[in-house]
Amino acid sequence: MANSAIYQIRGGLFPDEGVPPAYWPASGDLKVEKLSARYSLDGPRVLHDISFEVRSGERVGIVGRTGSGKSSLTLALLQCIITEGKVYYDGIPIDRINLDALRSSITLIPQVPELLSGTLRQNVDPFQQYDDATLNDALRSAGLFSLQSNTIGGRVTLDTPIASGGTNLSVGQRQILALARAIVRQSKLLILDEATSAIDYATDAVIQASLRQELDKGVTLLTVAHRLQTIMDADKVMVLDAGRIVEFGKPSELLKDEKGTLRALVDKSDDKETLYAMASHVG
Ligand SMILES: Nc1ncnc2c1ncn2[C@@H]1O[C@H](COP(=O)(O)OP(=O)(O)OP(=O)(O)O)[C@@H](O)[C@H]1O
Repeated sequence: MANSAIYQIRGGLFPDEGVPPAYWPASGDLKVEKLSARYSLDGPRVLHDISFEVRSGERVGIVGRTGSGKSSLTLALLQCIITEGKVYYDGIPIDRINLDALRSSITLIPQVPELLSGTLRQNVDPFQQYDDATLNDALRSAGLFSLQSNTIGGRVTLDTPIASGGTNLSVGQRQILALARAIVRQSKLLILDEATSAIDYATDAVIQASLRQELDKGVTLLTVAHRLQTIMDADKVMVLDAGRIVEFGKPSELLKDEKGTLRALVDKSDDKETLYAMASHVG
């Protein structure tokens, strides 16, 4: 990869210990090699030799039954649990990057993002690093201003108060705020844990449109999916089982395998026809 070459030329050292160069990450390329993970030193492995590659701008859906390792994989990518193996983000091995820098350059959007009590501004820019124009642009790109915001009341601005935990916002609005945070920080890797609680159609449409815009800018999106509809039109789907990748590829290709796991999941779904149609529309 081009960037790895640059680091090798420079002797493989960052100017400051673990602090990546300002231009990193320039792409959302992700390469994972033999990643294993456990929650404690004497605990069992919950991920086993996971290897895969995702190109900048790709959208990957992660599916698997409960306990298959979906959340553990996202935590491993953020180095929140004990890992072995290698993960390269934009060409740099993430174990060479200090944790603050790593975690501020990958955005995890949880199912129900927790917000701080304070203002919208404090939630999107907790360390007061950005000017109003940047923050407003991010909120606009994320789609917050396009939503009628009955829950918040009145016109939404950076000074709009947020109740403790974000309880005056819907789950969808909270995810949109988390997305705005990702846009402000220029994260090139977004991990979305799909909200399982109902998000209304308008809010979901805003989230999907904002995500598409980010993908067009080269952001890589990993979606932990709880509904197959969310990811059947993804570029690739990863199926996890007992901490291992059992399938990884284009949904339409995976569906051709009569004994395949994704196919079995789709075949027993009530929306089988819709799901096949979605998969067949991916280029
Ligand atoms: N905090 C934890 N400490 C120890 N083991 C854990 C912890 N969280 C999860 N595990 C174990 O890791 C394995 C993978 O669980 P994980 O939560 O990653 O699965 P998942 O696919 O995200 O499940 P779900 O769909 O229910 O969220 C399971 O065996 C689980 O028991």
